[in-house]
Amino acid sequence: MNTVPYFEAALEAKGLVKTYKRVRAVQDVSIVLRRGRVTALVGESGSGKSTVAKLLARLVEPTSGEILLDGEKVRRVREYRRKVQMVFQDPFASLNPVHTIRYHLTRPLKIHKRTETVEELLQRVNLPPDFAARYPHELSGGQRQRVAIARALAANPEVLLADEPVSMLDVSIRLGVLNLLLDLKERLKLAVLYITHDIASARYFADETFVMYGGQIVEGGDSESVTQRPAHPYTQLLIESAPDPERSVVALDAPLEETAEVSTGCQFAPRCPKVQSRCWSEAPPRTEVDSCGHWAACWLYVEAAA
Ligand SMILES: Nc1ncnc2c1ncn2[C@@H]1O[C@H](COP(=O)(O)OP(=O)(O)OP(=O)(O)O)[C@@H](O)[C@H]1O
Repeated sequence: MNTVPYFEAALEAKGLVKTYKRVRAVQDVSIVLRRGRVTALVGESGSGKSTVAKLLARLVEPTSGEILLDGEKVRRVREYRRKVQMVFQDPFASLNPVHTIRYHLTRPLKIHKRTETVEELLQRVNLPPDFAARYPHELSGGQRQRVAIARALAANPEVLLADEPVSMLDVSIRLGVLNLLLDLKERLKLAVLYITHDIASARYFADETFVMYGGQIVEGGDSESVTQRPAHPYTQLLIESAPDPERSVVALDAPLEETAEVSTGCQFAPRCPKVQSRCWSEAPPRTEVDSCGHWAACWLYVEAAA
């Protein structure tokens, strides 16, 4: 019997900062991933989503801040890497063309001393057992992404970091892969981070949604509230432009790099239709916008909450 409480925190990041020379890719990001929950991190290109995933995967070291796995600081990186697995955007680049699917899945099973068979792993991601003998070029994009997910599962992880896992797949098969991730979340009680630029998919797929802009998380809460009653002016713009994913909110104005220089205050101030004078100088605190834990980092709500 699985005794893991349903929403137990698996991975917790506190005040993560990552600076590359002059670019502050991630500024003060705090996020909790819970077992049996999907958490979406939504934002446009350059907002810092992938850097957060790489920090959480410990592929890059934070400039400051800390990461706790099962409530503890990371001591043994090897054990951490087993428990926290990543699925990347490009299923064509993530598999080696000269090796069979069996080879790709046998290696992690051996490394992590698992008794599961390759066929059982394939079954978990709804692929037939005879796929083990195939080569990556014989598989569709969706099938390759399922193999990539099976490879992550081979480590028996607690956390799955999925960076735009369906954005390179044909629209018609995206839902199937997202439903597979939902099924794994339920059955294996995985904590899933779902990184996407598509806020509409977050409503369907994620329990909680966090919205990122300019390296900061500007809004968070349960997905239904965040997507149906967005509070932050940036989230509101993101949702207005959502029916047309090609239409970027930030592209309407200047490129992101120009506004990444707002050293204090709200990163969104240069583009915000509701900007106030203090937005330029003081970073807005996280403020609850309803009684269910939905919050926004925006001065509009600070007085209302006081
Ligand atoms: N290795 C690096 N060196 C220098 N700058 C970097 C590096 N990695 C990321 N950045 C910068 O950090 C910022 C955030 O990048 P990141 O890739 O995390 O954004 P993103 O939201 O995931 O975008 P995308 O969806 O395009 O991947 C960008 O301005 C990017 O140019």
